[in-house]
Amino acid sequence: MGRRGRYYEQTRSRDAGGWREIPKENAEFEEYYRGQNIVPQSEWYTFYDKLKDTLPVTFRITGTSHHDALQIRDTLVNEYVPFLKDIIWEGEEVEPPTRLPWYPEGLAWQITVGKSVIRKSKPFARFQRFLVVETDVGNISRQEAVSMIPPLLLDVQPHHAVIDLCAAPGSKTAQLIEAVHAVPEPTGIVVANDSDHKRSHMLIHQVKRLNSPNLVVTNHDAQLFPRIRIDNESDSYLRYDRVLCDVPCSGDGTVRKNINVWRDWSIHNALSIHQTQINILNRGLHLLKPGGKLVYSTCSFNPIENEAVVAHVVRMWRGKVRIVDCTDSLPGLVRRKGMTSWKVMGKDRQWKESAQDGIPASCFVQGDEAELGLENCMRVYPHDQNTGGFFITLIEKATEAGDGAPSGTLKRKAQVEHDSGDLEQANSDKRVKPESDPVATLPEPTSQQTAVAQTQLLPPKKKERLPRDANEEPFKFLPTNHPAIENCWTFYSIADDFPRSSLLVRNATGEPVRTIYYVHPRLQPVISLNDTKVKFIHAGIKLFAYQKTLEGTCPWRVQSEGMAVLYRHIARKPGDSVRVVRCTLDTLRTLCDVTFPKFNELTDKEFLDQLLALTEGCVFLEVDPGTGEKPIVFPMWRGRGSVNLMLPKQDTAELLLRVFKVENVGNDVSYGKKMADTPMTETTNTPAYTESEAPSSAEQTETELVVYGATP
Ligand SMILES: C[S@@+](CC[C@H](N)C(=O)[O-])C[C@H]1O[C@@H](n2cnc3c(N)ncnc32)[C@H](O)[C@@H]1O
Repeated sequence: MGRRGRYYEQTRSRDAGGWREIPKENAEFEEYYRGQNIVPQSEWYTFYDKLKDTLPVTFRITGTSHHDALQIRDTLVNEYVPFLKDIIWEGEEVEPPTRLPWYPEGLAWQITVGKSVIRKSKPFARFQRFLVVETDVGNISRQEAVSMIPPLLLDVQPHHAVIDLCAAPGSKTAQLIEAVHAVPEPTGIVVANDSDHKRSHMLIHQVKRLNSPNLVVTNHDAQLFPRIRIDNESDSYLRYDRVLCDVPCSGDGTVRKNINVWRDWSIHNALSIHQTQINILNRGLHLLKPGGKLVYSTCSFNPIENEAVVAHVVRMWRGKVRIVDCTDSLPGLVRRKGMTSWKVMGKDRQWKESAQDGIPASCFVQGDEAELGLENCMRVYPHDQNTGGFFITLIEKATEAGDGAPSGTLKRKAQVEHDSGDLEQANSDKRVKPESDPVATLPEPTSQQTAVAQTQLLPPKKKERLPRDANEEPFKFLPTNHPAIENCWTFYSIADDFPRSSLLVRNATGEPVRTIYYVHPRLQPVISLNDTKVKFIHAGIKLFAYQKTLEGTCPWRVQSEGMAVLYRHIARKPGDSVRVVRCTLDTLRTLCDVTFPKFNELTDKEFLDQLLALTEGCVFLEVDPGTGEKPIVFPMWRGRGSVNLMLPKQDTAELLLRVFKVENVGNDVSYGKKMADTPMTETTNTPAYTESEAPSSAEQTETELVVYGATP
């Protein structure tokens, strides 16, 4: 019996002339890749036909903590998947959701059913509501299966310093942040960088739901990523345990999702980006600590962007880096070996034997490819496991790599090979100073070099700059004894172990006017010692927001994204006026159903007594889940005569569905539509308050993200 239903299929593209059908054919593509032998000739049509087939929808379960993610997975497995089996729709069997076999702990899934089935079949419609509700609060993230591989191979640990050099729109950055936050109080940091200002803001939006104080976002050309000073006294610069170079590429591995590739594919796309890719990988290796790991990845099939780049850079770093054999990693993932031989085609569609017509020598096979370990690179093909195409290489820097820079001889050889005699050479000349810190010896890029990088190496691109907004304001750390901090610390009874020196504001005066932010202490020197050279565009989570109407008590209202951090530091010595209230699941249910219940409407006497003992303002609500597990914590508003759970409505809907099994939530949204039509980066949130006594509307949007579930 055939499988029923085609998932959403894009066959048209919009341009100035309106919507047009795009034929899924490209003769140049076919001629090129058949000639390259990227698959055995006998497999060509299986491969090529699969490229024309629509990609399944895949998603990761993230949760606000690992513990939550496992709970959501169990809900999916036990309460939804069993009802999606053996469904016959219009005479054909519908494929139930399946887990990606290689993704750890069953946290990634695939759906192949069509929109019409999702909308019309009752069990699928119910499943759809679950997906919508969990996606809306960020517990589920749609992401291409192959795009999940690079962060997994990096094996990020909670204490690592990690840099994602080409990070936008941020699905892999999200995985890196989640890996750092695998423990409640990680000491690791993530630097997410992208050269495109607008896309960097998409990244910020995408990862904001993770509420990570350990993240900083920068906006630089990765080829020239600046060194980051971490000590005022000495010349110490930040070096990274893990580097991700998910570089810009021609993107032909995404052809199943991005139909325009059929129309736009040209050999020129790969040739023109090759040098930039070399520069980014080389820069990544400079930033990497000895003993650290780097992943180089592209969503391209092309050896010119893949093996040729890796081979060239590994040659430059010979003896100091190695390509890691990942055969035993991610069992269940079908992958092919990296190529050790390929051909080079010019823009005139002629195969070339050697560097000519502006094609650099680095594109060509040199004969040492097997010796370099190129077979250890990984190629993921669409027809193997119904995915997109991807290329991934894990590179490890030797612990004894010394200064970590390419050796002089090989550097010179590499330079000779660079027929553009470009920025790479200009940088390398100043870069290699044995005996010294390689990151320290990297020259700060001058504005002239930056211009060279942009005009010579990158395809010309009109830079679109967003209007300067609050997010563009400088980062200023507050003095630890600032009266506003003293006020908050007393009112909320925050313990002395809270690192107060990590509190900052975002305005030129350095005075707390509207919001007080918090970054992980390890990011404090990163930001304060480098803010004139490094373009930071995002850091910190909102801890407190000023609320005028509260003058007389503490005008600083706790922000939901800072709840988990503050909650961990509440002082609980006898005599402290702790703003913590406890309740049962039943009372929590009442607070979900009713906004701003009046005190005289509350039937839970114990709960009411605790409220009456406190003054007006924010409180931490501890709910006993009744399972013997730790309490779940929510932000709550204790008003003059009423109380309110400070949760965005999506979070309340999620709570009702998952904890209280109320299924008529999320009926107004269509998952089929969302999954098909919404960009991957899109998440939506609405304010938590709906009543007059809530904080002013100007501040409502600040209460955006989930706090509960962050079990202390
Ligand atoms: C393949 S995408 C990255 C996808 C991203 N890692 C993710 O998983 O969402 C490549 C990114 O590189 C950025 N980019 C292009 N040239 C760059 C450069 N020279 N330096 C830094 N980023 C660059 C692009 O703006 C784009 O966002």
